[in-house]
Amino acid sequence: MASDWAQLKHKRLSKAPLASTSSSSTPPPPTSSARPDPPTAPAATTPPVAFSHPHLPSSLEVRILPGRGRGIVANAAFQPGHTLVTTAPLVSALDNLHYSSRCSSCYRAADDLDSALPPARRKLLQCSLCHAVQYCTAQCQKRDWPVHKHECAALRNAANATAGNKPVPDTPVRALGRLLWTSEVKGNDLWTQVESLESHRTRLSPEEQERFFHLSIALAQYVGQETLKRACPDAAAVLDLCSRFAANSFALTAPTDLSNLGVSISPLTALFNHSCAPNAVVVFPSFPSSPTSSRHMHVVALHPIQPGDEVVTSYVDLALPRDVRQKELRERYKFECGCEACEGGGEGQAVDPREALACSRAKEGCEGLIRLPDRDSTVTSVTCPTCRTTSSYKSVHAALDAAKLAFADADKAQYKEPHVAALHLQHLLTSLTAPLDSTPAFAPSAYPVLPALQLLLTLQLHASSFPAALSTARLALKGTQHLYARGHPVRALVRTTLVRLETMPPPQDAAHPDAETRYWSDVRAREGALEALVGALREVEVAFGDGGTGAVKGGEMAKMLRDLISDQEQGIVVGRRIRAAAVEEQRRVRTLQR
Ligand SMILES: C[S@@+](CC[C@H](N)C(=O)[O-])C[C@H]1O[C@@H](n2cnc3c(N)ncnc32)[C@H](O)[C@@H]1O
Repeated sequence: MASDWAQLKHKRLSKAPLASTSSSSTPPPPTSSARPDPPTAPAATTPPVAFSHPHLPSSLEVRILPGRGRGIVANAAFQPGHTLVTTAPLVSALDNLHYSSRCSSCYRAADDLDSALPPARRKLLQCSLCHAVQYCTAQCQKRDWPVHKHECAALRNAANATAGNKPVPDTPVRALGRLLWTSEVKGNDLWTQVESLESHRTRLSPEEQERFFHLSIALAQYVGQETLKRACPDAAAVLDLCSRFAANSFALTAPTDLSNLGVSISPLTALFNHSCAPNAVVVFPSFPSSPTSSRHMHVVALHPIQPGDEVVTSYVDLALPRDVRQKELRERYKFECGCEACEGGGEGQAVDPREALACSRAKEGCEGLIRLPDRDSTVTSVTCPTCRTTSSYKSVHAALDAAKLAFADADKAQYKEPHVAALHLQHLLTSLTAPLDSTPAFAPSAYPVLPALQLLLTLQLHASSFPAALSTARLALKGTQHLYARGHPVRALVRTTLVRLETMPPPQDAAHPDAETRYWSDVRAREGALEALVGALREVEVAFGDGGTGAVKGGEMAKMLRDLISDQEQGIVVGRRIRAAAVEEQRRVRTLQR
């Protein structure tokens, strides 16, 4: 049972980071004759083509918004959990960590395949030509073939060119390759959609120009000059393509644990502008009734939305502090974020939970957050705005800087050295979440406390260290509750994980053969578990939406919770029977003794 949910990976709902395409990670540069023309002096940015999408429901409309380009505005009122848009991305590509362990058509891993099958049959089928990509069924392979047939040849060429040293090109190269081949297969309409995406070609920094230059070389080498030239006749058009990809691609995330699997491009979903306080979220939920649903992107309302409201999603990881979010938005998306989360935080306004200390009476239940004094502040005490308790304060910025570096190291080490990463994270968390000198500890929502808790939880689940995971999940839930709206997928996932850990039946153990019976006969505990599972289900139903049909809510994660709820309900019936039988037995013994 643990195997499916112990897959929780480091999660980000941000747009997909454009993987580094620096010369060290790209194939060796081709000969000069194979190079596309170098980027020339930038010409004017191609104006976006007017665009309306067949999957844009009439309850939403595209409007030109001052200072933001196009955006999506609601024509109707929506409640949290309403699926606003369901669409198949034009293309998706699994990233280099996942292409060899997931189906390239529906992105499921072997572990996700029909659990009714014996484990030996839960295997992916490898493409027998390129030996690079995998499929879960012959149907998935067939569906992908029109595009994969081109990709397959390119992957074989790429493997030959590097003598098998670099099995596949980097994710952006493969994703753009799929986009070019898909547009050849599907025709002009699709390329019109691509060209409608916003390009920032004339505003690229020298580093981006360099990065995109390497990307375009790798792309030309991968798909062939002719294919690239048919779509992008000159260097400016190639730069436009790279820039559009950077500003409009999304992280492809797993339906049950939100881990990043790769990248998706959807001109419809790319019409939503950004806010660090979003009223909607992009997810890839899988709906059990529809086997292909994991390939679809859904935009789900997180808050009540009124007619006339702009619908906004977040392009960045909301756990990041304001300066880091703003830098990413400025550098990659070329705008200054003026959302309420970026503009707020001044004196008299709500404390930013990412830059907050916990009240020193947190253990006694105070949930107050204290604004972290600035780096150059000379204050010697801080006061909790909730319970007014004052604590002494000594600057904690040095500890915070060290923790940020330690988190970055642990993040890098998580796949190759998970034990080392877990040790670093535990150390970091101890230093930040235990009171520092007499200064209050950091809040669980502070950066990097929350991402460290989430990553540690992932590693502990992978290692099946459930008791340790339980205490990590408790703190992580507190952090997510400060930071994310109720029903946000990240918060719903942490809550679900915690509830599953709390309600897990004891493992079978020869030394304690009656442990399971005791678990089920504790009716009061089962009733508590039932209530906790139902609470998590309600949140998941918002997070993953109603699938656009109104009939099913919450996708695969909700189904898993409903199954657990049903187990607990049956368990309560059985537990009551066990209890009644025990009472009856005691009565019988007493009668006999009389
Ligand atoms: C994915 S596109 C969103 C749709 C875009 N407005 C358009 O017209 O195609 C991302 C780009 O939209 C603009 N944008 C998104 N959110 C914005 C915001 N909050 N403020 C200003 N510009 C924004 C930026 O130019 C960004 O690079």
